[in-house]
Amino acid sequence: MTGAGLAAPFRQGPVRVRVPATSANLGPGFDSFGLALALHNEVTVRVTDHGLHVEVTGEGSAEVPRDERNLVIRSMRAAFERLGGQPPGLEVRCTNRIPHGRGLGSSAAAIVAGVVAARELVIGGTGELPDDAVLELAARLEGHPDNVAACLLGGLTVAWRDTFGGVRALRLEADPRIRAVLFLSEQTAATADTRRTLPEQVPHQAAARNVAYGALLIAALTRRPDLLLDATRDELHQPYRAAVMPASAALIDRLRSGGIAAVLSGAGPTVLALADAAEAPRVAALEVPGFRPMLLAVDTRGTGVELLVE
Ligand SMILES: Nc1ncnc2c1ncn2[C@@H]1O[C@H](COP(=O)(O)OP(=O)(O)OP(=O)(O)O)[C@@H](O)[C@H]1O
Ligand SMILES: N[C@@H](CCO)C(=O)O
Repeated sequence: MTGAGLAAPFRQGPVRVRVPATSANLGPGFDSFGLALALHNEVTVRVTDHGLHVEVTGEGSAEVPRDERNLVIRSMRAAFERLGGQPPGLEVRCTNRIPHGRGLGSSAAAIVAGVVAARELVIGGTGELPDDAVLELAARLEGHPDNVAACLLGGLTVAWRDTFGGVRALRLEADPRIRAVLFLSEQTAATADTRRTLPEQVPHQAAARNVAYGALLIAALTRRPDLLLDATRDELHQPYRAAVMPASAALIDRLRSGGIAAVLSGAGPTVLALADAAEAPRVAALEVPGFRPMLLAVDTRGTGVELLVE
């Protein structure tokens, strides 16, 4: 089908996009480090003659809107706009497995899925909106680049603004021994709300210490898991967020006192423990009231796309 009167010609068959959960910050890497996790959402989209039809199953299905306010749809609209125009109609099916508002990158996954699906539905879309432009657009929609970088690229990522202000990301191979144990909080916390607890300025010495922790963390996650405990310290965001998520802060203290490299996952309130494959099942067996443990491997693929034939 070709969108009559529109600059963008659309692909006929539906596309399916698979996006991983992500844990951002990883302790010291506030707004820059991300780790993709083997827990995925799927979004299947096809262009129709008119209207918008949205189906949602799984996580968040009782709450997310089925109209233009839906984050997947808003992200698709932003990408179509960049690609020359909106299709006449859309049918969208979302299968959600990433919990919302817990610190597992659900919003980044929704945004990346929407942007990538829109790009794939436009013939020539990949040339018009290459991966670095997807990263830039997704980071703008999300407000920070760490989750969207890991969601797109998979593995361990470092995201930053380059000398000219563009968003960039580097993908690194996580040490294959590393596993993520998530202590999924029963509570939710909107990232935008907990970001308001952060101060405008931090003590210079705290920032200086964080530089060492962050550099060490890259070494720990790529080849020296024995350094994880020291490398996952943070003085930029966790101390400030502790006041609004005391149960998460107490769990982090408890795990770290036992030698386990625990941090706030993203903006919390879920807690992430980084452990090697041998130790991870023991960590995941801990019973903690208010939290559900989940043992996840690192996702190494990032966002995947399938062009379906009807
Ligand atoms: N699959 C989805 N479909 C539609 N909207 C979604 C989807 N996933 C997330 N959202 C929206 O994003 C909100 C959660 O985003 P928020 O940034 O607060 O948390 P998070 O991304 O889960 O955690 P973090 O940013 O700390 O990793 C949800 O309340 C919902 O509005
Ligand atoms: N860097 C972001 C991650 C949110 O997932 C924050 O800490 O607010």
